[in-house]
Amino acid sequence: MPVTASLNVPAVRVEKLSKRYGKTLALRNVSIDVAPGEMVALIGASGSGKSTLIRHIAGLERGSGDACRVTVLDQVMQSEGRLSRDARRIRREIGVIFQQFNLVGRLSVLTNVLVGCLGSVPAWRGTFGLFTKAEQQEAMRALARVGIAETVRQRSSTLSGGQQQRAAIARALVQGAKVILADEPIASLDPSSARRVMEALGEINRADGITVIVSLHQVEYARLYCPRTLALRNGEVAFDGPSAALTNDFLREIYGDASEELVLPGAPAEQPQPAKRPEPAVAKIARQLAVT
Ligand SMILES: Nc1ncnc2c1ncn2[C@@H]1O[C@H](COP(=O)(O)OP(=O)(O)OP(=O)(O)O)[C@@H](O)[C@H]1O
Repeated sequence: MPVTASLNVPAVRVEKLSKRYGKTLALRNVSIDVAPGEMVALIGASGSGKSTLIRHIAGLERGSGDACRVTVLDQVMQSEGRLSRDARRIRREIGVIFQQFNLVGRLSVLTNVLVGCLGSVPAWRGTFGLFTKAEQQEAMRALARVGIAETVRQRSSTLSGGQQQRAAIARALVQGAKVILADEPIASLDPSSARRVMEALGEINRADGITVIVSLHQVEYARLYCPRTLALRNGEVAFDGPSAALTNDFLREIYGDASEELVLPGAPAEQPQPAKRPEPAVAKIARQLAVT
């Protein structure tokens, strides 16, 4: 079901956000609006503040300074350096995907995806891992959507890096996330796994209207998958506009020598294809698990 939200209200609004770690000013007066249903790339050289910005939007850290405010889905996540009392509830609507360590390796893929339900099921059911057939079917549908239905019974530690990221996306789907924050989800993946992860993010963005903010090291992926790019430099927004406008020359202008870090010479040139809908695989696995 596509996310319905007023287009006038940003899905994510960051106002005058600064963050200081000791002597390092990691974010400097950052203000951005991301509309519902946008897929936005966050790029920048190492240390430019991408992860810090994502952690602040997710309410995992508090900004420095009196004027800052972060609003997610029209709810104040933090303001003036204080987290909202509702932060935990707001986080339930945000799926966060990190570069690594998204899954509990000793648990099955299905259980890891079902963890997405924990915010919406009674605590005792979550504690004992008692999920309903409907919840299990939803988890399997989510796994099928991201193209890894066949891994449902595997231990998560046996998945490849790209499969783990796609399982984390499936978990965000089951969670019912309206905003996904993905912090360098493809940083340690080979190009074809990276493409599959970006395609999975793109598919749920297009089909469900989920707002996606994805930090990326390489601008090629931003150009291929994200209509809009925010480029950070030394904690400041150096560019905010169409990804297509980010030519290599322009990147050099913004970042100087550091731009080489952002340009991947052998990156894919083709346009992303809409993900296939492997429904038959879901049906097969549902049958095997006898939950239909
Ligand atoms: N917890 C922390 N304590 C101290 N300094 C920090 C902390 N987190 C981030 N920083 C500093 O803040 C700056 C921005 O870091 P951040 O991780 O946000 O950059 P990034 O753009 O995500 O980098 P990368 O691409 O290498 O992950 C860096 O100088 C970093 O060293």
